[in-house]
Amino acid sequence: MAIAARILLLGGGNMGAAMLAGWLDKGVDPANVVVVDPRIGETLRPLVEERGVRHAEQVPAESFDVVVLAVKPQMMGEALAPLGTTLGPETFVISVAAGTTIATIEAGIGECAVVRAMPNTPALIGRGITGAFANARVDEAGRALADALLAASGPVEWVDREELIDAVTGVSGSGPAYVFHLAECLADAGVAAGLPADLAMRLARHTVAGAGELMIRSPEPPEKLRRNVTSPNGTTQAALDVLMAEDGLAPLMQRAVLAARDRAAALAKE
Ligand SMILES: NC(=O)C1=CN([C@@H]2O[C@H](COP(=O)(O)OP(=O)(O)OC[C@H]3O[C@@H](n4cnc5c(N)ncnc54)[C@H](OP(=O)(O)O)[C@@H]3O)[C@@H](O)[C@H]2O)C=CC1
Ligand SMILES: O=C(O)[C@@H]1CCC=N1
Repeated sequence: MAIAARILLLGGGNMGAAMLAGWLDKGVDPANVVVVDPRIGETLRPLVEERGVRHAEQVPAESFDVVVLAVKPQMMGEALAPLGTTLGPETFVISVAAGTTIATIEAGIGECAVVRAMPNTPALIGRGITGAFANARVDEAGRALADALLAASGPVEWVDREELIDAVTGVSGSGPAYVFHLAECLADAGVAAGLPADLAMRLARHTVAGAGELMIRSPEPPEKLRRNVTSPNGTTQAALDVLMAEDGLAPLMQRAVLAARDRAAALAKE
C-alpha cells in the first residue's frame, strides 16, 4: 500500500528515527512527515539533512492524518499536551511507548483511535518485527494505514488484547538487547578461552548474525537448526549440557522476559 498520509512523529530518537527510515525506504514523501524533537540526534540527522524530512522543535499548527508517539513513557504527558489543537476528527494515533496504555493516551488527548505498537530497533535496517493492538475506534482504513506504516520495518503481528503488548515488549521490543548481550558474553568467553579480544568479538558478531540469518532463511525451526550443529557426544553437546541444565539459559531467559514485561506494566503506573 502506498502511504500518502501526513505524519506527525513525536520523538526522533532511536526508535522514532528507525521507523522513519523505514517509511522513507518504502516511498513515503519526506515532505509529508514532520518530526518534532527538541534536538536532532545522530540517526535523525541524515533523514532531515539529506532526505528532506521536516524537523520542528514544537508541534506545528497543521493537520495530520496520523500522530506517531515515540517519546519515552516518562515524557508522554508533556508530549501529549500540545496535541489538543493538532488532532482533527480523522486523525489517529500510533504509540510505540513501552507500557503507556491507551487509557493514558486518551486521558491526555481525549477518546480517539489508537494503535499501541511495539517495534524494535532492527527496524532501522528493515529487519524489525512489531506487535500491535488497535482499540475499537480504529476503523478498517486506520488499521490498514497503521499496518502499512509498521510493516515498513518488518512483519506486524496483531494481538487482540492490549496487555499482550507488554509481553511482546519482553520478547521482541527489548529482545535485540538480549541478543547483543549474548554476543558480548560469547566474545568475553572467547577471551577467557584464550583468544585475542578483537578476534573473539569478530567471531561472536558473525556467529550471532549468521545464525540469525540462517534462522530467518531456513524453513526449519530453531530446535532443528540447533540439532544440526550438535554432533553426538561432540563439542556443542558439551556446551549445551551447561546451557540446557536445570538452572541454565531457559529459566534465566524466562526471568528476563517476565522482568521486562512487568517493567512495562509498572511504567504504566509511573
Ligand atoms: N529503543 C528501543 O529499542 C525501543 C523503544 N521503544 C519506545 O520508543 C520510545 C522512544 O524510545 P527511544 O527512541 O529509545 O528513546 P530516545 O530517547 O532515543 O528518543 C526519544 C526522543 O524524544 C525526544 N523528546 C523528549 N520529549 C519530547 C517531546 N515533548 N516531544 C517530542 N520529542 C521529545 C527526546 O529528546 P531528549 O533526548 O532531548 O529528551 C529524544 O530525542 C519509548 O517510549 C520506548 O519505550 C519501543 C520499542 C523499542
Ligand atoms: O527499554 C525500553 O524501555 C524500550 C522499550 C523496548 C525497548 N526499549
